[in-house]
Amino acid sequence: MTERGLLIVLSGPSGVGKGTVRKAIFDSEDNDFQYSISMTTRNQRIGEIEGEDYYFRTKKEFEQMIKKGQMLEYAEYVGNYYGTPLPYVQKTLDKGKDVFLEIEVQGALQVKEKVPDGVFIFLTPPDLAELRLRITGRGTDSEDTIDERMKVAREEIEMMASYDYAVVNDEVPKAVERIKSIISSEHFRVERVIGKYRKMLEEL
Ligand SMILES: Nc1nc2c(ncn2[C@@H]2O[C@H](COP(=O)(O)OP(=O)(O)O)[C@@H](O)[C@H]2O)c(=O)[nH]1
Ligand SMILES: Nc1ncnc2c1ncn2[C@@H]1O[C@H](COP(=O)(O)OP(=O)(O)O)[C@@H](O)[C@H]1O
Repeated sequence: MTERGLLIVLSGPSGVGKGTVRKAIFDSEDNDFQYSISMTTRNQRIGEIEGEDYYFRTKKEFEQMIKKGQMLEYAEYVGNYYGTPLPYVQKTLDKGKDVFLEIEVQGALQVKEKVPDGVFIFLTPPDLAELRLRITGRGTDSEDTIDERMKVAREEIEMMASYDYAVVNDEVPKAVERIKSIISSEHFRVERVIGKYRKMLEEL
């Protein structure tokens, strides 16, 4: 029997750079895990590809998926649903392949309840001033909205305690290397491999 794959969850406060770091990980050549494409009800942006960036669905379609129990997790973020379709994750882990999720904090906590043996990585900003700069630098938010986002970010940072690892996103390539090294060490955890040895002993 193949050993079950590892579920890797990258999360952290809005604006910390989750999307940027995730893209850099998947652009690098030496990664051996599968990205789970999320489903969302937000509008497709120019340049985004259906089934590659997201599965773009209506609110009704998304709610149908929830009803049928086909979402591993989902959250409402800035007025839209975002979630992880369960069938792909299950199928891929069963094949022995690692699955990588990049999701916001509420969703990550739901995954932690359902899959406690996943690896939960929290991406942190070097400091709050830098987080504010990244949120400001990204777009068209008003000062009030930025204050609101910073308040949410502070609450999200408090959730760090539920995670296994905290990785500082000071520079993207450094954050990428830290995440890769965490994932490779996870494969050597005794609780992941002990079953195989027990089986060998039983068969002696
Ligand atoms: N819970 C959850 N969050 C997600 C999922 N996919 C993306 N997100 C998060 O949703 C937030 C908004 O994503 P997006 O609309 O692409 O905006 P941007 O990353 O801010 O440009 C980000 O924090 C993502 O990490 C998902 O499947 N589940
Ligand atoms: N290490 C970094 N140093 C400087 N800017 C960064 C870094 N990582 C991400 N950014 C920038 O911060 C902003 C937010 O990044 P993004 O990936 O959209 O965050 P998230 O997905 O966590 O909301 C973007 O403008 C991005 O280019």
